[in-house]
Amino acid sequence: MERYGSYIGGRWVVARDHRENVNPSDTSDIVGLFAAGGRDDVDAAVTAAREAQPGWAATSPQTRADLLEAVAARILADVDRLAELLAREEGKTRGESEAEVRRAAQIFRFFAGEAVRLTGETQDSIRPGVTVTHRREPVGVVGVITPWNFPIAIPSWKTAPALAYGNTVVLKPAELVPASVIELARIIDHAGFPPGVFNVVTGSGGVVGDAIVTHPGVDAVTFTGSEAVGRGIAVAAAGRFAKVQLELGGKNPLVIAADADLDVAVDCAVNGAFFSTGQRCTASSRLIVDHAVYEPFTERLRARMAALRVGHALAPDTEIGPVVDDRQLDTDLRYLELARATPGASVHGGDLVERDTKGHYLAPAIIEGLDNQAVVNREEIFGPVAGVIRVSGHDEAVAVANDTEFGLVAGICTTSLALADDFQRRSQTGMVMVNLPTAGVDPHVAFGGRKRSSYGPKEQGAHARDFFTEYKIAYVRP
Ligand SMILES: NC(=O)C1=CN([C@@H]2O[C@H](COP(=O)(O)OP(=O)(O)OC[C@H]3O[C@@H](n4cnc5c(N)ncnc54)[C@H](OP(=O)(O)O)[C@@H]3O)[C@@H](O)[C@H]2O)C=CC1
Ligand SMILES: O=C(O)CCC(=O)C(=O)O
Repeated sequence: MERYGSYIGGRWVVARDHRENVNPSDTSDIVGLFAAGGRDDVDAAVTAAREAQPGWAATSPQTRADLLEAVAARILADVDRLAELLAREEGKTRGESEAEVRRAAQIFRFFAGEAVRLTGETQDSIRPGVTVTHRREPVGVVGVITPWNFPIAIPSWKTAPALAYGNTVVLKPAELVPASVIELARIIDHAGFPPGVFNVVTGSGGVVGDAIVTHPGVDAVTFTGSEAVGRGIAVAAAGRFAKVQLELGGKNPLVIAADADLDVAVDCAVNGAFFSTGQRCTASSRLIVDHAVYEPFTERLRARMAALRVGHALAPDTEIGPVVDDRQLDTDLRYLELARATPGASVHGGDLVERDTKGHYLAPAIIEGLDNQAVVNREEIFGPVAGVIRVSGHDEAVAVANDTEFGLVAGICTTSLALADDFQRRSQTGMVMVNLPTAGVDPHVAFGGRKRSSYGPKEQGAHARDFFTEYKIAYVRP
C-alpha cells in the first residue's frame, strides 16, 4: 500500500501517522495511506511559504502565467488517470470525475491569462499636479481549506488565483479525499514552481486546518465547507485580522412555474438534485412547484428518478455514484427517517441499494407533502434528496424560494421572459439560473452567495482578485 507524505518547501515529507483513503464504491479498496499531519508540519509549510512569497511576487507575470499554463497542460495530459483516481476516492461517476478534472485544467488556464491581465487604477488628486494610483499587490501567504465534494476543482479554483497574483499557498484537502490534491502537488512540482510557493499538508481539520487558521504567518484563509466550521474560521481569522473568504451551504430552490416546459423542468430537477449524488452546495434541494403542473411534473420526476442507475462510480452505466462515506450516509438516512415520521409526508425512493461491491449506495429520493417550514426543507442534507413543495402562483413561489437562511443559488423553469426577469430581480441569492440546473457553474465566472451561504469576496473568474490581492494607494507628485 503506497504511503504519501505532505509537500512542504518543494519536498515530500515522510509522516509518522497515516490515514486510509477508502473508496466509497467499494470499501475494501483502499486508495492509499495519507499523512496525518500535525501542527509542526503546518509551521514548516507556513515558514516555507513566507520565505518563498517575496521572490514569487517579484517574478514576471509572464513567468507565473507560463507555470500555471504548464499545470493546465499537465492536468489535461493525464485526464484519464486523474479522473479515475477522483472517482475512486470521492465516488463521483467516471463522467462527472472527468468533467471535474477538465474544469481544474480550465481554471489553471484561465488564471494563467489573469496573471498577465491584472490592472490597477489611477485618478487625479484634488491637489494640482498629484496623481493617485491604486495598485494591486498579493496578500501574502494564503491558507486554503477544502471540502471533499470537489477534490480537485475547489483546490484549483482557490490555488490558481492565489498563485497567479503572487501569493504563496498552504493547502489542506479534506481527509476523505487527499489523493487528487497530492496529484496536483506532483504536477505543480514537475511544472517547476519555486520551492515553497505551493505547499500541501494533509490531515484532519481539527489539527491541520485549525493550525492554518490560527497561524500568525497566514495572511488570508479561503474555506469551503460546512457552516459550523466556517463560522469558527471566520471568528478565528477575524480575531487576528486575517482576510477570510467562506463558501458554505445552500438550500437552493428550483421553481417550476405553471408555464414551464416540463421536459426542461424534469431535466433540471434530476441534474440539480441528484447528479454528483446531491453532494453539491449548489444542489436543488427544494423543488417549488406550481399547483397547476404539480401532478404531471412529479409523475415524470418520479419515473425518471426510479430509472436512474445507482452504482459503482467507475461502472460505465452508473448515473448516480455512492454517498461519500458512512457518516454522510447516516445523515441522509436520518433526514429521510425524519421525513417518513412527519405527518403528511410521502417519501419516494431513498432506499439503500445493494451492488456487487460494498459501497454507500442510496437511491435518490423526493419528499412530498411538507411545507417550507419542515426541517428537511430548511436544513442542508447534502445527499440525493429533494423536498417538493406545492405553491399557488409566482408570488408565493418567490416568497417560498427566499424563505431560507441560505442564499447561494436559485433557479426557475418558465417559458415567460417576464417571470424569469422578475425572479432574477427578486431572488435573494448570489446566483440565478433560468431553465438550467442550479448546480454546474462556469469556471471563468464569479461564484458565491448571500446570507449564510457565503462570506467575503466572490470566488472564481476575474473577481477572484478581490480576495487574493490588496490595493495599495499611492499619491505621487513627480
Ligand atoms: N458548501 C460546500 O461546498 C460544502 C458543504 N458541506 C457541508 O458540510 C457538511 C459536512 O461536511 P464536511 O466535509 O464534514 O465539512 P467540514 O466543514 O467539516 O469540512 C470542510 C473542510 O474543513 C476542514 N475542517 C474541519 N474542521 C476544521 C476546523 N476546526 N478548522 C479548520 N478546518 C476544519 C475539514 O477537514 P477534514 O474533513 O479533513 O477533517 C475539511 O477540509 C456537509 O454535510 C455539507 O452540509 C460539505 C462540503 C462542501
Ligand atoms: O455546482 C457547481 O458547479 C459548484 C458546486 C460547488 O462549488 C460546491 O458544491 O462546493
